[in-house]
This record gives sequence, structure tokens and C-alpha cells, in this order.
Amino acid sequence: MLTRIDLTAEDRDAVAALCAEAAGEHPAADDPAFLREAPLIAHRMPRAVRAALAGLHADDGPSALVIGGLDVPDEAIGPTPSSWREGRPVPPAVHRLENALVLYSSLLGDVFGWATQQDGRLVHDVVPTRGHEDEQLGSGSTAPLMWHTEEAFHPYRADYVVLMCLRNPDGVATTVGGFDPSVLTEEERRCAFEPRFRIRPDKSHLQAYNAENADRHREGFDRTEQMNEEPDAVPVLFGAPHDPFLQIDPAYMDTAPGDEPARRTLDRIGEAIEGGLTDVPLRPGDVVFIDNFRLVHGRQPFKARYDGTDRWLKRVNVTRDLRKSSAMRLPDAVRVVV
Ligand SMILES: NC(=[NH2+])NCCC[C@H](N)C(=O)O
Ligand SMILES: O=C(O)CCC(=O)C(=O)O
Ligand SMILES: [Fe+2]
Repeated sequence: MLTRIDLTAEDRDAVAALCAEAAGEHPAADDPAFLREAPLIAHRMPRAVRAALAGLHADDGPSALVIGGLDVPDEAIGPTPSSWREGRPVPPAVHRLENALVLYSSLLGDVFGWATQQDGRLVHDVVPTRGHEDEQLGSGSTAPLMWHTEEAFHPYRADYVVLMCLRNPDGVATTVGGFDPSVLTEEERRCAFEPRFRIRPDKSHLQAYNAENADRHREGFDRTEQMNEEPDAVPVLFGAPHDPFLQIDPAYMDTAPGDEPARRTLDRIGEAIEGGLTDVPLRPGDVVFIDNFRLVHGRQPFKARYDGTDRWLKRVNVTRDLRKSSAMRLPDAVRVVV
């Protein structure tokens, strides 16, 4: 399910040089000109990096990959922001690391973001935030973050979720899990492929959590409110019957009232996933790539410090085909799905 490679000293220097060069030419990791050029620059990445990401993209091997070994200078990255809003301006050392995240990711597909999440930014900060401790959000802490498909509610969700660790002083684990369809009876399998499930947007996409940006992204918030009030019925499994894709987020999901077989099927899938979860404690400089069609992910609980030394991840969404969401994108920001 998960492979890991670590940069050699030579490869680490080569990656750092590309990131520094790009930082000299482009003002930010989410700058449109840098994003356009990123696949080209990424062709100069070390062979081991390109080979590992090609293996993940091939879709018939491991569904998660960790590339370790980036140098994260703890003093130079500055304090962990107290919320995603506080993550700007980006210190130069963090800019270079964000470049690495984007360059790696552009070997898998197109980096994109959501108008309704973190103000439409393409590179997200995942940090514990005061008041969110018990929430099912990336910014939570004391409550375990229940495993989920990222943006399970959305038809144009990421093919890959990519998390880069800048700081993780307590070694708090990200959890990753897959699903083996052979645990289902024939009847349950059929049910899982039928549109008998409803998945609502997680709170990170709702207006209440984005009040300051609600007007700027009105169209997007109207759409997620609609998806929240009247979610479409969808299957939980799709694609090949023997090797299905998953869309599942139990914390924000239900079945039609009275549909007992669907309830039982969802429970059965949930138990199987729960029993097979793996802990992946990211270390600074690790980047994990998670196939969001095949695997779910979550996070173990922890106690936040709120003193600038907290756990700090950067996140990007990657799609294999940005074109499929063209009907739901902003005219002036081609990589932002509304
Ligand atoms: N079960 C869930 N979908 N929880 C929310 C996931 C984290 C969410 N994407 C965030 O940034 O906060
Ligand atoms: O904090 C983590 O390790 C995972 C958080 C998560 O699920 C997310 O950012 O989507
Ligand atoms: Fe997530």
C-alpha cells in the first residue's frame, strides 16, 4: 500500500538547488507562471523522485508514497502559524519548501485549490487552531480526525492529496487505509455501487468557517451550502467491481432514511477500513502522496501547544485532469474550483 524513499545527500542538494532557482525567478509557489513552468522544471528532479512518482501515477502499484529527506531548517521556517490565515507572508525557507511540494506534485498532475477552502489558496497550511480542538477538521487536535476521502462530497475532488511535514514534535501520525472489496457479500457489493449514500461538505468548506472570504467567493459558498442542504445520492464504491474506487467520509455521511441495507453496507466497509488503518508519523522533510480514489486518510489525536512549535503540514490537492472541472472554475483563477 505504502512505499517510502529517502533522498540521498546528492539528490537532496539537487532538489534544493531547483527550489532555490525557482524561488529566485517566481515570487511564490502558487504563482501562475511558476505553476505553468513547474512540470518542465520537475523534469530535472532526480531520477529516484521521478521514478517513485511515476510508480504512483501508474495506478497498478502502491497507492501511497512517502518521499523523505528534504532539509527543513527549524529556525529558518519561523513559528508555526496559529491558523491558516496567519500563514502569510511566507518566509524564504518556507517558500523554497513549498516549491519542492509543487514540483513533486506536478510530476503527478495539476495542482488546484478550492474557492471555498483557505481563501482559494493552492498551498494550504494544516495547523492546530484554538477553538477547533474537537472539530473534524485539519485544524483540530484533541479529537482524532476520522479517516476520510478528501472532499468526498465533490465530483471534482483531488486524485491525490499531498502533505508535506515542516514540524511534528510529538510524532503525531497521519493515518492511511485502503479497502478490500472481497469482505463484502455480493448483495452488499451491489448496494455499495448504487446511489444510496449522501456525503455533505466538511466544515472547512462552509461559510461559517470562512466568514471573511464569503463575499469574494460567493458562488462557491452558495454551491457548497446547496450541497450541504440537499446532497445528491451517490454510490460509496465506483469504477471496477473487483478493484473499486472509494468515496467515503463517515463523519459527514449518511444513508437514505430507512435504507437498512445501505446502512449495513456502509458499516461493513467502515469496519474493514478501520481494521486496516496504518499509522504514518511524518517527520520534517517528509512528503506523503495519498491516492484519494483508493485510500482514506486521517490523523491521530494530539495536544496542541499554541506556542509556535506546533505540528505544521503544508497541503496541496492534485488532479490528473484539471479540464474535467472546467465548468466549475473561476474565470480569473484557472486552478480554483468553485
Ligand atoms: N472528515 C473530514 N472530511 N474532515 C475534514 C478534513 C479536513 C479538511 N479538509 C480541512 O482542511 O480541515
Ligand atoms: O493532519 C493530518 O495528518 C491529516 C489532515 C487531513 O486530513 C487533511 O489535511 O486533509
Ligand atoms: Fe484530509
